[in-house]
Amino acid sequence: MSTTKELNRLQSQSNEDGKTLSLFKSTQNVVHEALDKLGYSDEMFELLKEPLRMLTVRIPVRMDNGKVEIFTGYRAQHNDAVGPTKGGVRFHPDVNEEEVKALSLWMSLKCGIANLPYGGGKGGIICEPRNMSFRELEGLSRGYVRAISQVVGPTKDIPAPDVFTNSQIMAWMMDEYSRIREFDSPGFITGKPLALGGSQGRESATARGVTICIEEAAKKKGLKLKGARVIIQGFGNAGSFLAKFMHDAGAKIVGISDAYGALYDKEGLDITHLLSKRDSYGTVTKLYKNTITNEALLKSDCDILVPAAISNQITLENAHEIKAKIVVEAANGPTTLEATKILTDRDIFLVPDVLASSGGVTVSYFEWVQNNQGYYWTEEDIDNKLRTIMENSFENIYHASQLYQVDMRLAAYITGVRRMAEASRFRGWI
Ligand SMILES: NC(=O)c1ccc[n+]([C@@H]2O[C@H](COP(=O)([O-])OP(=O)(O)OC[C@H]3O[C@@H](n4cnc5c(N)ncnc54)[C@H](O)[C@@H]3O)[C@@H](O)[C@H]2O)c1
Repeated sequence: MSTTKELNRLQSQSNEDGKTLSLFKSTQNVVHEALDKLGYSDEMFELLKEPLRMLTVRIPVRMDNGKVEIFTGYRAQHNDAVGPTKGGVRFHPDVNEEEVKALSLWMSLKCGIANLPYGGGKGGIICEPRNMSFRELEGLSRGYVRAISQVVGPTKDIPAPDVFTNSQIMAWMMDEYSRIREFDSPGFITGKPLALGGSQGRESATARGVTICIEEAAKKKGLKLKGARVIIQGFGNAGSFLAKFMHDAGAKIVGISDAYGALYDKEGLDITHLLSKRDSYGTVTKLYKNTITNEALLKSDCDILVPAAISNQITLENAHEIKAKIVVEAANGPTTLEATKILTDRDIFLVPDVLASSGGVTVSYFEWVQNNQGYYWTEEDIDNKLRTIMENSFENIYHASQLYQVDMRLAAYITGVRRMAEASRFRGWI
């Protein structure tokens, strides 16, 4: 099966201008293609190409030096036709309006793929949390909630952790929201500590979901997981839990990496040892001399390759040299559209990001359900429910790829956008 002609056209259009499409533009283009395949008019694309709401806020925080600093934050609500919007809040110096919008659209797709009763949302604050004290971070988190409190809530828009935000920050945000509303509101936010209504299995949910996708893709390719050679780029939250789960499943982890370099051993790495040595930022290769580069790692021999670090890693430059039979995108946007076509034409099975990393938002949904009903599930319950949803999502997308004769990425977008478009139509918006 080959990638659609339309995707080729879109990509070559961008190349004629000598520009590479931004992640947001290429996401919008694939959404457009997906809506075309489903027979929707351009009006539907006009509705879904941008968030319905985008709030910009200014947050004053008194810093430890006594001065007040004003931070800029955003909250995007992509589409609430299906239900409340849902998505993380990131604290990072590179946060910007376009990125927040793009990520809210991705969240809509992920929720659509997992068939959750949500639309996508996303938030961010421009800041450098690594240089801020605990007290300053608390002030910023509470200030953000005060600034967005009118547009969020357990049945409106439900935030969660993302880059450089964690369960402590979720706890402060939940506390601030509960004070404003004057009742305890655990369902306002997910990714909370267990003591405050967090869910079992939330921390490892993304990696669990990626593992299930790897199992399903291996079945399609007739590959046994036991003894399969796996390379994982990135050894952070997603990559490290995944390395453990793959190791437990009997796979041989032949390569891992972090921002500083990569380790490769065709006989298999000692994953238990590496996991015990990694720091909280997902760094471990600094401890070794015989490292290779991340570029070399991606082209190394393996059966399964999992980019679990940053975007734009498999491109026109290296897609011809990828040796894996299966590529599973744990990271957001690690493969360009051009590279997607090359991998698909080379019969490499690609599991796209919007499917592979949807385990996180799925367990966030379970946390919200548990908060709303006040009854809490065991880790085993969570794992079983997650497995059912991930397997169904995978099968729906595989089926769409066969039905429409398109690659797995476009099939995922078709599956992800369908319910949102239908709900918008039934509401009479289009
Ligand atoms: N953690 C989740 O729940 C989750 C959910 C959905 C998507 N994702 C995506 O998965 C990816 C990883 O997320 P995470 O939570 O594990 O992040 P993390 O910050 O915990 O870890 C990132 C890892 O990537 C490495 N890295 C950073 N820059 C690199 C570079 N230039 N080359 C190679 N490695 C580099 C870091 O050293 C670290 O090992 C991101 O794209 C994220 O958006 C994560």
